[in-house]
Amino acid sequence: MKGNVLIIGLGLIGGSIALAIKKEHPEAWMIGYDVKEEEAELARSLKVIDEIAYSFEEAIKEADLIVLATPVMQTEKILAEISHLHFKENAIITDVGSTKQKIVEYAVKLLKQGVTFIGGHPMAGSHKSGVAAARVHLFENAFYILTPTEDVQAAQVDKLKEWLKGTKARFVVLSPKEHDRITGVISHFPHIIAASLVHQAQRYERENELVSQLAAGGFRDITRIASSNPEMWRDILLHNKEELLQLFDVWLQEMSIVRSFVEKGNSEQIYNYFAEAKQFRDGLPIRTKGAIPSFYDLYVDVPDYPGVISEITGYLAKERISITNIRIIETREEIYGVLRLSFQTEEDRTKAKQCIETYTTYKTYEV
Ligand SMILES: NC(=O)C1=CN([C@@H]2O[C@H](COP(=O)(O)OP(=O)(O)OC[C@H]3O[C@@H](n4cnc5c(N)ncnc54)[C@H](O)[C@@H]3O)[C@@H](O)[C@H]2O)C=CC1
Ligand SMILES: O=C(O)C(=O)Cc1ccc(O)cc1
Repeated sequence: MKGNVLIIGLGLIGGSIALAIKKEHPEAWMIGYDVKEEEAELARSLKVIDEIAYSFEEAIKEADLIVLATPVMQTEKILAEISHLHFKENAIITDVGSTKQKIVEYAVKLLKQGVTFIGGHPMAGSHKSGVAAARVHLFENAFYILTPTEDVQAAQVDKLKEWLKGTKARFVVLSPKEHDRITGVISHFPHIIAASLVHQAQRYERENELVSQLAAGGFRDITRIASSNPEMWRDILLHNKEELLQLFDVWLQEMSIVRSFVEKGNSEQIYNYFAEAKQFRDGLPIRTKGAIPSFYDLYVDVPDYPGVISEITGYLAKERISITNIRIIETREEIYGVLRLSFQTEEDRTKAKQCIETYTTYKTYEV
């Protein structure tokens, strides 16, 4: 497709969307606006955008597609600011915010003006922020939720999907309410829990500084998302207040149930609690069907000897396979250690598996 695409908010998500649009539609002219001028400069030098807009009011007039990729309270503010502007005929405005009800409510004014607004939420990302972390493959195989209201024409929804084809995401249409209820459970509330666990550890650290030294493995896994952008998460909690208040009540009840199992020392109840959770967790669809895929991980059973990591990374470099993350899960003498390699695409992981199996006798497996 040809046309002008304006991205407002050139961070992780805005940048990744821009890269995906440009890849699929090389003739599109990508214009970017960010309140932080240095972020816009970086986006241009990384070729995420073709041109910087210094005022979005001007750029809007010429845009065929406008993507709002700012924290949700800022998106709300921008929607109010642009509601009196003139748009190009048939222009589509979409957003990428993690909440949908409030945003769609704010966008009603635009619809009244005859402009198409289609709420969107690509269900993939990471705890990183900023355009430097943007990746063309970020949304591959992820769900991408769209929340068009009844007055949006189906042809406009199809046009938006065509613009976003390069994300290689799977589009799903939901109502804003359904969206906020589901993401409340699987994304927003878990963020609160992750942050609360970190606060708890920090309090215990005052008693004994070994707490953070020993906080490895499981604690780091379950709290990874607590390293996300606080502004973005503050806004999400402010927007999805009603759903979250209900979830707090349900969670407190849940905690009091588990607490009573522990208080009574009831081994059967405790066992069943974990067994039932494991069964549901193990049955969750992985990656290609999951709601929030992270990275494509490959585990390699490696012996614990000096140089083993450089040996593996050397083979991967030889085959020009890039790794996004590398971590040793466990290394003890005499026991096989497990090396976790993360890749950005399924294809890279498959290539890495073949590469390691060709050059070494180490076992690899995907979890
Ligand atoms: N980080 C993630 O994993 C995901 C985030 N989202 C949503 O995407 C949106 C953006 O998040 P990220 O890209 O992660 O954040 P980010 O922090 O990487 O980027 C946001 C960018 O917006 C800019 N910005 C802030 N206020 C602005 C304004 N008024 N006008 C213009 N630019 C402004 C910031 O300077 C920054 O460059 C948020 O609404 C978030 O809820 C959706 C899916 C995943
Ligand atoms: O880091 C992670 O795994 C995430 O949870 C990323 C994420 C953050 C916000 C969203 O609305 C969707 C995905």
